[in-house]
Amino acid sequence: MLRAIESEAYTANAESLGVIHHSGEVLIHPMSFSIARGELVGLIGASGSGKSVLANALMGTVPEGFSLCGRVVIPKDEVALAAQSGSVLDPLRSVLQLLRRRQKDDQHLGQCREVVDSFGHCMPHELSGGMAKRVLLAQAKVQGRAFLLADEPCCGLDSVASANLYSELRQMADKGAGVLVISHNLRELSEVADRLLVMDDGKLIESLTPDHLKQGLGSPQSRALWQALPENWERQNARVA
Ligand SMILES: Nc1ncnc2c1ncn2[C@@H]1O[C@H](COP(=O)(O)OP(=O)(O)OP(=O)(O)O)[C@@H](O)[C@H]1O
Repeated sequence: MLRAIESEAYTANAESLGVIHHSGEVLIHPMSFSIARGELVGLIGASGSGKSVLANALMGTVPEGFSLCGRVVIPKDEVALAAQSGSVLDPLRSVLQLLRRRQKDDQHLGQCREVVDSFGHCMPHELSGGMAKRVLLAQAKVQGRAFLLADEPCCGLDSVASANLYSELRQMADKGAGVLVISHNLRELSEVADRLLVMDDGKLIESLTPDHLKQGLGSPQSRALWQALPENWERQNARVA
């Protein structure tokens, strides 16, 4: 159940949140965690570990036939989702029209001036994958909400665009938003995140800092994700040689 609270709150809480089928199949095992305003939290895990199902559950939606258990407690109307795929953009509206429909006010639209100036006139089908990613984030950003959920915001971007986007997410957190980022890009995520939530097979394994991850102090699942980065293989191979 999604419950919105009226008073201004400084954390979004998932309380025993799970996604379960009546047949007993479990996509998300009940889990609890919080995200504070001003904090950038990375959600990581191998493919198929349940990150996107969890992100959708946080927004109150589950795959057909499944039920949500537990609850999400967030400040009222204070969460925006930057979806994974540009296919959710309304194909009949230009980028500027899409942003105007969502904007909280002109000041928030002004924070996305670069996107507006570069391709505000474009229709969604004219956007490259990377441009669509920037529009998806801008669409979430102009809403001026306290919490942002970004599902693979950098997937398909070149390294410069990706670094810029991570820095934009960091700035949003520094200005007081609570940001949850789902990403496979562990190297860049670990440079900007305050904390990482690690999922495996639909379970929340642990919450740890990027420094602990880099020092190999996490669970075997976390260590496996870190060691799978190419630069970490090279170090291992160098040691073996
Ligand atoms: N609509 C659905 N119906 C049934 N099972 C689903 C549905 N969507 C996802 N799943 C299953 O839920 C599990 C988690 O999928 P999910 O897409 O959340 O993984 P993920 O961690 O986001 O993976 P990736 O990193 O590859 O995007 C997978 O086993 C997937 O097959």
